[in-house]
Amino acid sequence: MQSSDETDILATIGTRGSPLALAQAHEVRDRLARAHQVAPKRIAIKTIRTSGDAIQDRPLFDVGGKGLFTKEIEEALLAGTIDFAVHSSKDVPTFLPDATWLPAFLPREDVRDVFISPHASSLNDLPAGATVGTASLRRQAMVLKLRPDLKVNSLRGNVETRLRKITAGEADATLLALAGLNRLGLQDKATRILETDEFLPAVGQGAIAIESRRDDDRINAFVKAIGDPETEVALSAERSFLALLDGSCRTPIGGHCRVNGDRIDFRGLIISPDGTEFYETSREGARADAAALGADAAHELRERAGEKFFTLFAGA
Ligand SMILES: NCc1[nH]cc(CCC(=O)O)c1CC(=O)O
Repeated sequence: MQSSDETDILATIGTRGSPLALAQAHEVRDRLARAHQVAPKRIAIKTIRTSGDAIQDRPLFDVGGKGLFTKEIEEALLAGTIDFAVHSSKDVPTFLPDATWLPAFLPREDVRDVFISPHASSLNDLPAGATVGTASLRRQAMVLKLRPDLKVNSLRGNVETRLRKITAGEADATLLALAGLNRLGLQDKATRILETDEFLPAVGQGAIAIESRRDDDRINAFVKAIGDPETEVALSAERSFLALLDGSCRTPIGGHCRVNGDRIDFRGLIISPDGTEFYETSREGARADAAALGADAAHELRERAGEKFFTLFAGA
């Protein structure tokens, strides 16, 4: 993209203001600057406070509503005060407004969760009755599935806050995404990495998404230059899986698609919050069928779990 004035702002990114969100926005800016051979300062970064940032005193699944980390950023996008948004895919709701889409995903970071504790070297190592602090319903349910004798409580705040709370003893252990730690240079805080076959990550974990207005041809061409085709395929399978299961943002769901040339494999899971009831499935197929494969896996789980399983979470 050329401009006669070498100081013109070419585009304005909207992002949350947390250190992780800012690291992600800077990564997007740097990749765009390299791809288009422009100075990074010609891409502006505007931070926007979201409902998820404002509400700190209770678990967000109690607040209800979808996309609490993306809502205000999306509003700025629709109003035209930013040109595109940078999100953690994991935080992007299943359904977007008609006028926006996700035209590009960055090459995926590590998808795995990590176990962090000052007292124990692994989840297995924690004494009975120990507390794992995490606001994620999926992580709570998975912990209880693997260790029914542990307790879970909600631990909120950004990555640094949660690490501080663990050091201060608010819980004996926590779980975080390795991708976030890597982006913050905090990977040495991880006590142990949890492999995906025993601990399935959230849909979209580790993938940075760009959201823009569908009809903004200039911006869409600009951001697609840094889009990663493999991550897009994986996210297509994972998000179509989510779309057919996510009747309530309270249902703990895990899903992970890997891409290998023309082939993909997918694993998906739904689990009750107490970890006692779970349904898991896997699929292998052609890369071109990613969305259908994710949807098919979701249909199977819906059928096996029965509609009663989903009413466990409704309106509670
Ligand atoms: N909900 C917060 C959130 N959203 C995305 C990440 C990690 C980064 C990623 O998945 O790309 C995190 C923190 C965490 O789960 O540890």
